[in-house]
Amino acid sequence: METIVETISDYFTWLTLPAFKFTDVLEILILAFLIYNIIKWIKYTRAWTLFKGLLVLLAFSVFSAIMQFDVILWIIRNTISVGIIAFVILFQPELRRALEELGKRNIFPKFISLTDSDENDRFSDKTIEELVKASFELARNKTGALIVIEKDLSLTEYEKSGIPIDAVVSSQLLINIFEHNTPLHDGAVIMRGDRIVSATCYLPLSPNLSLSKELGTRHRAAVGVSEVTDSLTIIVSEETGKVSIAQDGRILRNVDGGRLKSELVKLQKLDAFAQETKLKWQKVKKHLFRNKQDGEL
Ligand SMILES: Nc1ncnc2c1ncn2[C@@H]1O[C@H](COP(=O)(O)OP(=O)(O)OP(=O)(O)O)[C@@H](O)[C@H]1O
Repeated sequence: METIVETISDYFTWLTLPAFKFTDVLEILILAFLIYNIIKWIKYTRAWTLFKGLLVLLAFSVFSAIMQFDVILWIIRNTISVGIIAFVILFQPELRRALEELGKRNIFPKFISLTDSDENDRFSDKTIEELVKASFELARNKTGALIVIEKDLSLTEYEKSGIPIDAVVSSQLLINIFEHNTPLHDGAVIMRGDRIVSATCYLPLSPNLSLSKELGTRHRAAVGVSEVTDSLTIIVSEETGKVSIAQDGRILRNVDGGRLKSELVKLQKLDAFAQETKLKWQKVKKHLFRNKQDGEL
């Protein structure tokens, strides 16, 4: 009997989980985040085709190992290092862009602001109204437009490529900016909060091969900036007079006023996590400020 109990308890000891530390959880989260972002990056670049090719090669290697094709396995083993160098050379532009994006990310999100504003919105309802009004007015006249709205990731890099404006947004101003044959009509307008910060900005073109061939550079630029930032871009087509939205590397074509408004309302609200963090941050600031004042007395 004792031996049976011993055997069972031995079995369960073997089954017990190894000690699980907080750093392990953190490591798993970091790895999950990295793998998710790498797959997301691969999906929207030329690397997707290569990735599929690599999967085929991997399946073939496993098959060769099972069948013990020694010569084929030897060739695969000896070409892996050359393959890695070839990958770096072939995908140098994509890798460079990915690293640039990594370096550009804000350490502190926008909602951890240094102001004491209690508002939980990125911009006002009036701004939404003005944006919808301007977009459909421009669409009616078939005037091409590109309006990028900043979220948490900074658009400063793109803003710098244009002409500074720094004006409160209004439909009249937007319509005027995109008017044909005027100095500011080419390129994109960048918006931060309730203000237009810059016009004639140059945006990165999307390398996504699965985008419809009907879409020209205006639409491709809108998708491009949405792949590398969390912004939302409104596109008005000069050719068709249709309004589209680009966000998270995707384009939503031919939206109506209601849809555009609902997407802008979604963007307007800071999410629950951001609101909570902002609230906590304000409490910390108040506490620090009180301590400082107490120290001065
Ligand atoms: N990289 C870019 N960044 C910002 N704006 C751009 C960029 N590329 C093109 N544009 C804008 O798009 C205009 C050209 O649009 P084009 O006709 O090539 O694209 P489209 O997607 O077919 O748009 P549309 O439907 O309005 O014709 C340019 O005059 C410029 O204003």
